[in-house]
Amino acid sequence: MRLVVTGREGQVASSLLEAGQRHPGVEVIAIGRPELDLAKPDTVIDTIAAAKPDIVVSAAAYTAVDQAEDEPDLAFAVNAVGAGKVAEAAAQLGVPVIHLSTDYVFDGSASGAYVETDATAPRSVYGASKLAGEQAVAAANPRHLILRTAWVYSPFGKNFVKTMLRLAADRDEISVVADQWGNPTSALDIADAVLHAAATLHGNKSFAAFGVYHLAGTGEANWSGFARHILDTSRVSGGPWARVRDIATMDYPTKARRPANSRLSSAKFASVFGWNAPDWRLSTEAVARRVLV
Ligand SMILES: NC(=O)C1=CN([C@@H]2O[C@H](COP(=O)(O)OP(=O)(O)OC[C@H]3O[C@@H](n4cnc5c(N)ncnc54)[C@H](O)[C@@H]3O)[C@@H](O)[C@H]2O)C=CC1
Repeated sequence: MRLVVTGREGQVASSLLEAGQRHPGVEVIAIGRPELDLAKPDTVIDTIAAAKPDIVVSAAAYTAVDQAEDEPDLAFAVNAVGAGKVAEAAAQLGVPVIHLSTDYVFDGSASGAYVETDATAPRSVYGASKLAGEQAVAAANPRHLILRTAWVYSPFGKNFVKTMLRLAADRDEISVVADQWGNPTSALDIADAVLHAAATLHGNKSFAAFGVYHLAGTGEANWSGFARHILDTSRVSGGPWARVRDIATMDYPTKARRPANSRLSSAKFASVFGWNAPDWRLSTEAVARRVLV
């Protein structure tokens, strides 16, 4: 099975490249700029066709959530038009697309965990551009899995785990928002789940349960609880530690508005694909230890 993933150095693409090496019979090819530039739709179809995928994984995106407020045209070009082109390329080749989306398609006003049929209402340009991407992907290729994930961290790229460990090396105390709730999700786990779903699609040509799925770490957290767990893991591993002070979102203004509750229920993914994410604490410990080495 040959998986072609967009976004060569992204957290999910890097994790898939690593996971592919552990699975005999699976080949993961990552493609990215300049050969494939989602902001230049002309570069997408031929580059994906040349990589000869059995399944396309659409993981590249404009992910700078705050900067997107100032660059809505670029965010939509990449996350909506570009994502649609990737799905179209897969459709032309007669193969499925697994597209990554986000919890930020929700406004955060729900009291419980969001399920796939809940109404979307993004609060940010990034969230709106990703929602438009979901619609473009679904329109371009009926054989799609849209996997909405959340709060992604890994040993690769930029993410919250690395930021906390870096700050703790210089400070005694870090202020972190305590009133936004979600599911921290390791890109290593996303890669495992994507490989699992891809094998199901590849092995069962009559698979029919295409559509939207939520896929996030098991268990919930707020950002300050997530930070404490990262730093406590660091301390017992001999790494830096700092006190975490709870603050409110209003005390940490950002350009983009974020949902207060973006918890996702991953029950549909578990029941269709028979795959459950580990508890977020265990996955966080594994990634924090790797970052510290
Ligand atoms: N990072 C997070 O916390 C979350 C991410 N997601 C989604 O998961 C997916 C994967 O995210 P990550 O791996 O964390 O992202 P990342 O930011 O680590 O990687 C994104 C990749 O896309 C590439 N890219 C950006 N613009 C491009 C363009 N015009 N053409 C080609 N490539 C381009 C970047 O170079 C980078 O390699 C994305 O679709 C993202 O929207 C969803 C929820 C949360």
